[in-house]
Amino acid sequence: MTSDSTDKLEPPSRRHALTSLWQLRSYVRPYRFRMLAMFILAAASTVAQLLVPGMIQAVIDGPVKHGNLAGLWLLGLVIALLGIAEGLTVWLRRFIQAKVALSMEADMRTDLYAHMQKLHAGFHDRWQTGQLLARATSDLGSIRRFLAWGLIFGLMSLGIYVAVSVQLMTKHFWLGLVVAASAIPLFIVARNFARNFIVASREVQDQQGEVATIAEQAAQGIRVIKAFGRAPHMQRQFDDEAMKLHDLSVRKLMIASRSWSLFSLIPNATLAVVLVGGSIAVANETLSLGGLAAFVTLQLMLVWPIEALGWIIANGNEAMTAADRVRDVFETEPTIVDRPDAKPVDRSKSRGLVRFENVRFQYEDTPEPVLKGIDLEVRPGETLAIAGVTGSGKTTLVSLVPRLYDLTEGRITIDGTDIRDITIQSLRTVVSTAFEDPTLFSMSVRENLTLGRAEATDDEVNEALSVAQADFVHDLPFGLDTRIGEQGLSLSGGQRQRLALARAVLVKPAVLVLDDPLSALDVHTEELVERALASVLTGTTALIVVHRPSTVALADRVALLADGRIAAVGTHSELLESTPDYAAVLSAESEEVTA
Ligand SMILES: Nc1ncnc2c1ncn2[C@@H]1O[C@H](COP(=O)(O)OP(=O)(O)OP(=O)(O)O)[C@@H](O)[C@H]1O
Repeated sequence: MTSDSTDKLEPPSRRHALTSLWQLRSYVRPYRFRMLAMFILAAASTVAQLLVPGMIQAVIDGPVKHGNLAGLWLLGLVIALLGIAEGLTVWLRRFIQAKVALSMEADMRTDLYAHMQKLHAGFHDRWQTGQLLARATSDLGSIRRFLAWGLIFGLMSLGIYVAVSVQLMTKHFWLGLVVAASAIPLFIVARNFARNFIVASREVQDQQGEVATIAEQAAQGIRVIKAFGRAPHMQRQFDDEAMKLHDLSVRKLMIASRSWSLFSLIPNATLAVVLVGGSIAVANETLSLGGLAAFVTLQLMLVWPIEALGWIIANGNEAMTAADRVRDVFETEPTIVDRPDAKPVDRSKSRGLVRFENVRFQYEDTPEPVLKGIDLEVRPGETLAIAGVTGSGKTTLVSLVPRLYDLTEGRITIDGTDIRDITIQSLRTVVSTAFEDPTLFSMSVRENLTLGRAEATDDEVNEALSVAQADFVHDLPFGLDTRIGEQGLSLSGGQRQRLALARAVLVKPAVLVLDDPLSALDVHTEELVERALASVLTGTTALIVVHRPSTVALADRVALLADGRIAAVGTHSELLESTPDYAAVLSAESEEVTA
């Protein structure tokens, strides 16, 4: 698993980013009526809020001025009712908003996850895990904030600005104009603050990721670090990154403190102008005392929406960039998909005749093909070992059979049918795979084992476990129900390999692909597994990548891979006699393994 910061890509053009955000509108559609209700409720609470200053004016210029207590009760009641109406509408809107926002984000995340699952292995080779994680978490969060919060508050803030400015100018034109104009510097300060603050927050988040990655690697690789005496080096590396995190966090706080002082300075300076100008106007009788009180109340109501507008614009920019990054993933088309006329095959009817016909394969972004014309036939029930020097393409060759990668040229057939004409779902019940580096998931042993065949019975599971010599699971604290740690780390390498082997065997495939599945086993256990495996392999076609002579013993024939081609095929003893390279490969590999 690699992990990296997420902002290392070219920034998208603004127009492109806007289109990306627009393309996500389908996620808003299911919630359009609730969004409309939110707009109506937001408008209602704004109206209730805007009516209050007028009521204050009426209280001061009416009952207070004339000492009329009866009128005061009535106006007081209206103000209270307006307050209640505002409170209720805000509560209801927030209630709907929380559900809509989180559901929208969950919808996007589910689709993104499903899409990532459909993408071919080559995509996951190229993309860093950290980048995909950031898209599925913080980027979707930014989009959600804008669609479910920014849009509504943006419109609301604009509405309040216009309505309040008009009211202020109606009460006193020049003072109203001053207040309306004071919104411009306030907006600029808020927008710049939000922009810088969001960038600074993102940098802090990325740096937190870096620090977490180093800590995680140090914890996982503690044995290697200690064995090589690299603890001081790792400590220095950690200190450097932790210091960077400290500096970035301080910078973020500095941005906040600088801007917050301006946030209070501008409205207070405007308030001073309004109080002086307003008092003169009251003295000149161009404004009533109640009018001045209403004016000040209205002016203060304007501060938050203007500041919010700055945030919303910055949040909009952030959401556009995020949408663009999410689109990168969504627009990557899965390349390994069913052909329109692909048919399922019945596993029980498959004989397991595998043929490679002039197969060529090249990884994306690599200059040279790895496989340059493979012709090979594996007969039903036969076990064929693939040998070759390290890096010769053995893993690549066997990965083509379950279509983890699609070949570049030529074809692979099973029982005469091109594997691309078989639905992927059924192909992967016909072909089952176990890799040298087995991935186990953070779930129970049983769930890990039945990944390829959920309906397997306990007897079948036990049978597969005994073939793989993995009966140790019965001694785990909860047997098959024991939850094994992330990546199966609470198990030894050999135990993990045996579970992965049992998982592959349990599928009872017609074609079993084993990529050096016994490399982590001691000689004695390997012998036991091979003996048990031999009985399973009699009815199954098997392709086994081998590195040492002991595993070759399982095979009926061996194919030697060299320079992207099959250099020789024959039994182990035939090849030993006829092909000096074969003996050299096996002895070199076994020396490596022994070392
Ligand atoms: N995902 C990938 N993207 C690009 N190149 C790759 C990828 N995987 C493998 N290669 C390259 O393809 C070549 C063949 O690799 P492969 O893993 O198939 O060899 P191998 O014979 O199985 O090696 P080993 O015996 O060491 O396991 C190597 O040069 C390797 O660097």
